[in-house]
Amino acid sequence: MARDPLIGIVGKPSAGKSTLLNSLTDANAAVGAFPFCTIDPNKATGYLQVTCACSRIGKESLCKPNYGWCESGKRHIPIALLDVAGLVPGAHSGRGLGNKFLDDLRHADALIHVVDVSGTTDAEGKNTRGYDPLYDIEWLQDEIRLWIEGNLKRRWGSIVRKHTATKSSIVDTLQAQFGGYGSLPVMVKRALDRIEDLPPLENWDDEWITRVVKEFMKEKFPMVLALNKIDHPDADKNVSKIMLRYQKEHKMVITSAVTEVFLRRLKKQNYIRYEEGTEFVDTCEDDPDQLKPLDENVLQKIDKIRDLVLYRFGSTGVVQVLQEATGLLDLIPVYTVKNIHTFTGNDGNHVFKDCILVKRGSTAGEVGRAILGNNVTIAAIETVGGVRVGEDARIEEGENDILSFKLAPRSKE
Ligand SMILES: Nc1nc2c(ncn2[C@@H]2O[C@H](COP(=O)(O)OP(=O)(O)OP(=O)(O)O)[C@@H](O)[C@H]2O)c(=O)[nH]1
Repeated sequence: MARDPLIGIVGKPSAGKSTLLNSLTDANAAVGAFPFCTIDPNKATGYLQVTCACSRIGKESLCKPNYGWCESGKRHIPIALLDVAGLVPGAHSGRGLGNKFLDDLRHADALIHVVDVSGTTDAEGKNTRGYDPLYDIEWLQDEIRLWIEGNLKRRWGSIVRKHTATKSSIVDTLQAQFGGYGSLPVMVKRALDRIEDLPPLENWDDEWITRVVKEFMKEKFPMVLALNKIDHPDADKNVSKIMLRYQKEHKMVITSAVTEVFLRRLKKQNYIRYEEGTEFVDTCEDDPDQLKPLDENVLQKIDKIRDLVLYRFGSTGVVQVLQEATGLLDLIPVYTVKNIHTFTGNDGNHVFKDCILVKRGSTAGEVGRAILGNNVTIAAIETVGGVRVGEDARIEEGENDILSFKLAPRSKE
């Protein structure tokens, strides 16, 4: 993943994708109750919440990120999100706006599948009652699989001929096919390594192809389920069913995207004090000096939200769902500073202005080259206390994730 990570938000129409996206961003994706309300894939910046390095050294008040923000030691790091709308059963064969959306999907590194657990919308997003959302999890995965399989099978004859003629490894042959999805050889290898007794590629039948594609999907499109609309009275029984069936296969987070949008809006207007990702909401009743008064209806709505969502589940879940999705990508924050003793940047006043997300296992040298490019010579790398870090040293959270790069002077030509 040399480029910035991208998290795709998928799900059937009206599951709540745009609402979730709105709750994670400040972008105003069109939110509507109608299928295909979102016609164009909607890219936006979400903010991943992490405990910032400033809180380790008690400098929360001086922390001023160049991108995103930091509040009381909770840093919000920008991360790209993609609203992939309009997936319906049969999308792989062009139903709905199928192929277009599946093509958009190929850019995503991980997926958040928004599942409507209220049971009030059918597989196509139309209003109904008592719908079983277990089916949505199955068909959506099948659509992605059938799309990849279709692309593979269309060329299978020539793939096999070339594979045998060139005596390529299976990894190389599959990587040549899966490269268009942004796959890396290591992903293909990990997928293949999980399959026991894999025959030579020229002997694969449809069943083997399906098994391979299923394992590849786990690598390329790892998925977290956002069990959305938990504020709805019918949600509980559906959530239990899904958890029972899928808890071994998928990470899951219970969410109420609409609640998060509502709370963030009130917070912005200074009606409430609300810490995103928590159950804590203060109103004018708690702090009449600081918070604007709210009318009785809204106060009652907030009480209902506390009972139905916040106190029952601990939060609206949206902060956590992005954390889980990023967790699937195994990303960790690295802080780069000019001065390793004061943690300041060029302006000398604020700490930890720069922070990037890197793949766990990255080395200090790789981080340096990702930030500074290949045209500079890194003379030395230091971490907290001025301790030297080797270019080959793996970045470990809390140990050497605060780095300062000293560059060798450019030689005059
Ligand atoms: N009760 C409840 N309703 C929600 C929640 N999240 C979204 N909704 C509602 O569900 C409807 C559809 O939401 P959208 O966000 O437009 O759904 P979408 O998945 O983006 O739909 P398309 O754009 O058609 O793909 C809207 O009326 C939302 O207000 C939730 O957490 N709880």
